Amino acid sequence: MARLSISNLTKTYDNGVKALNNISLEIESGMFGLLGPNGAGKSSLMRTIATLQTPDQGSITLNGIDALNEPEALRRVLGYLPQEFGVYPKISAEELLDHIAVLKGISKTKERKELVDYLLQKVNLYEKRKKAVKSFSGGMKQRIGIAQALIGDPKLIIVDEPTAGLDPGERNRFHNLLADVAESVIVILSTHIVDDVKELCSDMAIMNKGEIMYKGTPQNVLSELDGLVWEKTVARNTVETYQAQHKVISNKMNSGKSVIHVLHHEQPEEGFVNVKPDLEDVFFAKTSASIIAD
Ligand SMILES: Nc1ncnc2c1ncn2[C@@H]1O[C@H](COP(=O)(O)OP(=O)(O)OP(=O)(O)O)[C@@H](O)[C@H]1O
Repeated sequence: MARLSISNLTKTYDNGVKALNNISLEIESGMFGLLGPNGAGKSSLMRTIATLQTPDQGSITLNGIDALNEPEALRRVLGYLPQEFGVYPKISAEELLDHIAVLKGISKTKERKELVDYLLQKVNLYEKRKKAVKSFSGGMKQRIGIAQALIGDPKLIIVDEPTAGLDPGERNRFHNLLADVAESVIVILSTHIVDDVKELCSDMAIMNKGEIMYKGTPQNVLSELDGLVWEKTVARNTVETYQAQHKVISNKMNSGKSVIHVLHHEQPEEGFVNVKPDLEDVFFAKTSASIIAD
């Protein structure tokens, strides 16, 4: 079983932004969701784990490898799909994977060919192996991104915001691929999309402003909000009035009207019905400044 231990990680950029503020996390094999709004510090944390930047303080160990003192050793067991995976425009899927396998030190041609064929099958792109990666759809590019991250038998795979811009079918295929991979290794999925975490992750953390606001299972965090979420469908032009009077955590459109969610210990006023909390309520509750009204 793989184990990643992160303790007391801190990073302040030169411009004074404190992107990581004393982050500690223990992560085991399986799919781990790191959920947070834009600017929360997710990419900073992912890049630090991937040894692409150094923290000011703290430590990271993966199965006993000290990432800060032995970055080379960590990179050998790491697969990384960054937020922007720059693909080489003119080359085919097969050539791209072969090229990256060379870079990762797989020098025997036959071994490389077998590995590349295996990975192309695994991500369901074998039929397209001769096609230019440039011509691929967003989902196909992300699948090639995962295939390259799998080269070298990694123990830790980091995927940063992987489903942005994918259509529902592509997103579904990508989810299935990740779930398959996560059976034996740690996969960290960094995302601002609540449904990615809901559908895939057995363990999760919510990050905001450089800090971990919650770490645990989705079930546990949902039970924290049991009985506290109240819903009402209101006219769009009255939402501001509700916001002034209540702790409105979300405001979504449904058939041209606004469906608002309020956190409260009891019914805030007539017309509100108590609803089962979902992960999106948790996300808003943990990342908005005000939490629960008395
Ligand atoms: N190299 C950098 N120099 C200065 N500030 C940075 C740098 N990288 C990130 N930041 C700032 O640090 C904060 C955290 O950014 P980060 O990219 O880690 O967040 P994120 O949760 O991944 O958000 P996003 O989804 O928008 O990428 C932001 O305020 C960002 O502007």
